Amino acid sequence: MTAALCTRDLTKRYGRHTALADATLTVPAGRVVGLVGPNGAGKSTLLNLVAGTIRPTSGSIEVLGARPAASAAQLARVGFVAQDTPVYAGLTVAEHLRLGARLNPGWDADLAHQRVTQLGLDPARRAGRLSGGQRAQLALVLATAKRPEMLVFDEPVAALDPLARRTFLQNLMESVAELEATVVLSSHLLGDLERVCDHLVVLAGSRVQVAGDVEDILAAHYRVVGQPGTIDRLPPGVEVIQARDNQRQSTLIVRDTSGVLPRLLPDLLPTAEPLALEDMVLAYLGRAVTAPAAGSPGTTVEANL
Ligand SMILES: Nc1ncnc2c1ncn2[C@@H]1O[C@H](COP(=O)(O)OP(=O)(O)OP(=O)(O)O)[C@@H](O)[C@H]1O
Repeated sequence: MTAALCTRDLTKRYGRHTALADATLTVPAGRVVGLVGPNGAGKSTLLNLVAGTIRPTSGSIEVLGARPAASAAQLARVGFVAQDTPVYAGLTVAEHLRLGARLNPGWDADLAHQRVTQLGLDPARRAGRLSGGQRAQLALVLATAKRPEMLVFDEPVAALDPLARRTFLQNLMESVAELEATVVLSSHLLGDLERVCDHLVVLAGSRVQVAGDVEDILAAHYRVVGQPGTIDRLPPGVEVIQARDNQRQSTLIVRDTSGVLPRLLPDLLPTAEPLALEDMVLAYLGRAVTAPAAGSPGTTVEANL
């Protein structure tokens, strides 16, 4: 398996504040990765480390087998659209394309023009006069026309209405298919991520809570409903992510990576329901609220996505 992104104990501190702690991740090439977590979880920090705009305090990171931003060639392999879809307000759409061509050795002018035409963007219009959705689309065109092997987006759809979001994500998926690139995108909108992502990283309190292919993650999690005290019957190796108890029953969301639950407690499984991705993510975020955030003992993180 070729890893597009590989981090080991990746940590970024700003003074005494830890923005990202001990992140160890392996993302296979070709995945569309959704990065979720509440405000301040460390998502932008991780994406900026991937793009090479900031350096780690400790730990290691390899993107496409090399140190991020290690050379001009490495920079050309990664397309990064930072938060708030940065484009130059005073430049026209056509001027953006000319700038892209000048700055990127692998620039695909045909692809850029084809996308701009498809999107109905007026080449003579200044970026400052485009709508939020059109600016996001222009940023996507610029990032894809350099034909990168990895595309990194920091909350690309945050400011878009539902229709613009859907159009943007459709275009993103078309670009991904065309480039056969790995994509990493952060969002608070789980429904959007669920639609386009096949790999998930959940960050909260500066730490990776869970990461992996969506299918594998879902296969390892169960919602178990049993009698009060069920939690005490769980075998070692089954981790409780969320527990809700009342006098009549106990509802648990558990992680069972070794598959012992169906074997050791088959009676629990008739009541085990398939878990929706959103419920699983919220369970992890709820757990992070009660656990101390990295580098700041006793503090809590917000759980609202
Ligand atoms: N340049 C910086 N200097 C100091 N602290 C920073 C800096 N950049 C980020 N932080 C802090 O690091 C933590 C993680 O920030 P980050 O921007 O990575 O979070 P995020 O998950 O992207 O949040 P949001 O969803 O609000 O964009 C926050 O507590 C933030 O205040």
